[in-house]
Amino acid sequence: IDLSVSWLGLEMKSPLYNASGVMCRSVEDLEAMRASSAGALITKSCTLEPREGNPEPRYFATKLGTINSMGLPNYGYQYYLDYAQNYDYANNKPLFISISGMTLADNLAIIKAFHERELPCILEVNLSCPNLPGKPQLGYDLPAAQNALEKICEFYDRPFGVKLPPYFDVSHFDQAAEVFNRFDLLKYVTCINSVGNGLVIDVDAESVVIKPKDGLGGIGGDYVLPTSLANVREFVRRLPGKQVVGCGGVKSGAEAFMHILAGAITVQVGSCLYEEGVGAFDRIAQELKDLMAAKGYSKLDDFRGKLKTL
Ligand SMILES: CC(C)(C)CCc1c(C(=O)O)[nH]c(=O)[nH]c1=O
Repeated sequence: IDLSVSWLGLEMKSPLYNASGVMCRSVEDLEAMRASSAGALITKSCTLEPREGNPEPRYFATKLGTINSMGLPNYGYQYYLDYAQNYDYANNKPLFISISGMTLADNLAIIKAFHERELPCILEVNLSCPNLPGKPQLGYDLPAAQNALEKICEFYDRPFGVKLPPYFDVSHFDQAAEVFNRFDLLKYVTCINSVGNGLVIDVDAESVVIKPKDGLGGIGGDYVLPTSLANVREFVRRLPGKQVVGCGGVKSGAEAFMHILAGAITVQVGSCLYEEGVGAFDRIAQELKDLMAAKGYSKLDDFRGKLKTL
């Protein structure tokens, strides 16, 4: 059974890696990812300056998933640029760098800094990054997203990706795809980021479970699987010549299989990785292999994008 993936001019031995934000803030985290059986690794979204992030508790897990309002805690882009400059690309799994500047100017400055060093790492722009105060996140302000992508593509001349929030209206899939299809160097989209502004309530305490935003936070885990699968399938249909990375609700071989059946090129693990640790990559990969063997598949292309409709 072959789980390898070849895309973006990269080779991955496994389609599984971390969702940005999980096990990727510090060099220790990144080295644990690099030493794991994950097929790649991606850094925590970085900003121009280091950030402490929001007051704790800012993360909470339930039986059905997670809620977080971390607030972009990261060591600043230079920390990740240093890691990317010292990374041994020839002898290691692919490295992705997530960018989430607090302003467009910050995003452009960070991307320019990476561009100047012509490193093999692939940039992923987090479109859930903050927009002007009072305006929706970039991913939900498509004219602003288009403007940002235009400014990036004025100078950035290498393949890159974007991390997308979930969309819920078919017209939004159409409108978002219309923007993304304007940019040839935008080679992939990652669907999805956490489902925004959920609220988890603790009945015993009669309280919210995280401190920021009076308890509102991004939702991940089992809660979001149908939404993530829909976003993967709908963007695969609408973005010819681009790839879609599946992210959301992956906790076993079955969900990884679903994402690939829906058309995902690779599959990210977030909530489950946070709760289980890097052993999740070995377990999920084995479960995926067992499922493929039971179905008579020997490689991912045997079933990628072949979801049947009725
Ligand atoms: C939500 C933002 C803080 C604007 C971006 C960073 C981020 C965070 C975070 O750092 O709170 N959490 C997520 O689930 N997804 C994200 O993209």
